Amino acid sequence: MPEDRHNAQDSLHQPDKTDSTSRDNMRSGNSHEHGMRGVGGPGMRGFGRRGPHGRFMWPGERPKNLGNTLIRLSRYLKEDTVALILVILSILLNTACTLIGPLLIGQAIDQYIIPGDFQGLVRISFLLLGVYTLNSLAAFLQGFFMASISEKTVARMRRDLFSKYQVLPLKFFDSHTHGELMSRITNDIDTVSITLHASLTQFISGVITITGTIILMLSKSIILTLITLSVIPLMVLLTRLITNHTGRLFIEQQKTLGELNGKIEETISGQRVVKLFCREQRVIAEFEESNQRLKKTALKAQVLSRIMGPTMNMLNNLGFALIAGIGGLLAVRNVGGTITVGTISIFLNYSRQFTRPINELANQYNMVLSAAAGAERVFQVLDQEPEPADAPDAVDLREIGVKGHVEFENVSFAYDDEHLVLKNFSLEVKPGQTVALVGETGAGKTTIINLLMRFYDVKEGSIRIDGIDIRKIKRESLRSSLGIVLQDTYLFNASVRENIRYGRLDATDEEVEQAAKIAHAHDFIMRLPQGYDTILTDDGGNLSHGQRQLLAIARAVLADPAILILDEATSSVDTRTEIYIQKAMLNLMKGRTSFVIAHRLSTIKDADLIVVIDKGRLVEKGTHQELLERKGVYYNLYRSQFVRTPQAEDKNIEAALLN
Ligand SMILES: Nc1ncnc2c1ncn2[C@@H]1O[C@H](COP(=O)(O)OP(=O)(O)OP(=O)(O)O)[C@@H](O)[C@H]1O
Repeated sequence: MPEDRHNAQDSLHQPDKTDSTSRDNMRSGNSHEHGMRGVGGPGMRGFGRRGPHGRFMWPGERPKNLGNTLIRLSRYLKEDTVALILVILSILLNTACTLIGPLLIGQAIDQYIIPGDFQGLVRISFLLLGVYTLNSLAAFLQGFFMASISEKTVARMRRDLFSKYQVLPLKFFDSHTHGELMSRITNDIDTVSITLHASLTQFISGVITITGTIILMLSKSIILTLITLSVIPLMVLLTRLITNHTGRLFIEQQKTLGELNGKIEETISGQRVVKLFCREQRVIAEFEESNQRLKKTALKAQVLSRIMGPTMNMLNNLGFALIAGIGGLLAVRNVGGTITVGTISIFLNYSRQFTRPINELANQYNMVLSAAAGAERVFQVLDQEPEPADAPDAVDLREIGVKGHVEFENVSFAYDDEHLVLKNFSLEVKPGQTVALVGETGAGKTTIINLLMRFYDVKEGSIRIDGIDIRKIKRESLRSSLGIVLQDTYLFNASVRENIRYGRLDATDEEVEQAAKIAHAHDFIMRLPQGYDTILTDDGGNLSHGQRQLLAIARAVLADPAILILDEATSSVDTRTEIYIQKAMLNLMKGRTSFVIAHRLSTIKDADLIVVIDKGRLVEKGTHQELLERKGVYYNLYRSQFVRTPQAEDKNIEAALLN
């Protein structure tokens, strides 16, 4: 990776800052980091956080392997071979008409206008009309077929990319921002589409026109051909000079635009935090700095690229003047024998036709490069390793039925192959038991769940469900046997009923309502304007935090998973809702093996087993009572998190010990 890109990426993504912002968003209720899985929805980014970003190319960067990318892109086009042949045929027809037109005009001048043959002139005029009509028809067909090819091609690319996102491991999503991955499926594919549409036909027709024109010009007059071609080297030289500069400026512009977009995305998604810390003026100042930089680069790029047109026009006119002047002189002096007024007219027309595709090809050089870079970025994702396939002898948990006996045996794990975040972790949970996972922030609680869900595979040791190593269980059956209720649920832009039904798509309306009743959500749903048919907008923005949680629980009730994972909310809700949530959770946990990332003292106290994790190690386990008596890590954690004053502390501990 070139140095400058690296730096620029760092400055855009600012991993530390983004990480803390996304963390803050989670806490402050921005839902997209914490989706819901199994019983949840596609908002899932995993139980996890972003790692370092930006292993990919920059938008606007030149493709690293242009040849390869174009070959791969052409493979996408291959599926439309028939349409492609029709495009080439219509381009051939179009070009032939374009080339014949000037010939006919030249013939009309020499054979009919100068000798005054009116009938011949009428005949040739009709022929010319026919040729130009055919020309337009061919142009239309060419556009029509090309539009169909480019739309079908990008639809295939979009489908492949979207499908790829579904099978990539979470590890991949940890290291790329949402914006980055979105931009691959939107901006990059759009660029490919636009370029395919506009440039491919122009490229093919350009090459054919240039070749055809040269052949026809040579057949008419070698001297005039050489005069016409004489301006070409100058044109190519100037074009290269200008595009080299504009190319660099456009890349700079794209980079600055990327930076600006990153800032906008970050600020909008972190709006609460910005307001909370009164950082509005600072954010505006930072934005304005990038904004001004973008303005300057964009202005330079635009001004320079606009020089191209007039310069080419000037050279074109120079060629025109040379052909008219020298051609006229040769015709009058009768040098070369065959140069007539008609021939000069043919060359004047051809010189225009000839330079047009050269200008177009030069103009599109950068466009083709940026489309190729876009395609390369898409291919980079397509080349990523998907989640490994299920083992051939993997079992389907749904077929054998899950009892819920979960064992972790000497599990060690690192996200980055280096820093172990879970060390030699062993735990046995009997069917129906409730386990409270407690520990300082960053201790590794979420990681345990990530491994149980097989979002990541253990480095060492094994995890077994009912005695079967989870690597020998079909991934889909494993995940559908586990239900997760996260702190913040992803809600779709659909009715309350449909949102609950997401837990089990074939549930009847009665089952949905029954689940809502068990989850203590029925009453508040009935108070909504259209009850179960109320449409939730903006990720359930019209509901309170507690109500969203009750819906998440209702989904889980409907999904009826054998093993439950609950991430208790840290944010407080009103006491009434809090009681409902607790009751709903208790209903949900009844008879199921449950893992709770616990934040409420009541949950912890009621758990069958409390597991205390510290820096990736299981340091203590037992019941509330046992652990308090031990006066170890749990005792201290309890004192620091749940007891506020020394008096209350003594009272609480005393009460706990007496209980
Ligand atoms: N996707 C990831 N990539 C790299 N490191 C990660 C990732 N997710 C977590 N970590 C690291 O692993 C360690 C354990 O994190 P984990 O999320 O399991 O802690 P936790 O106990 O759930 O914390 P919290 O209570 O704050 O959610 C932390 O040091 C964290 O920085």
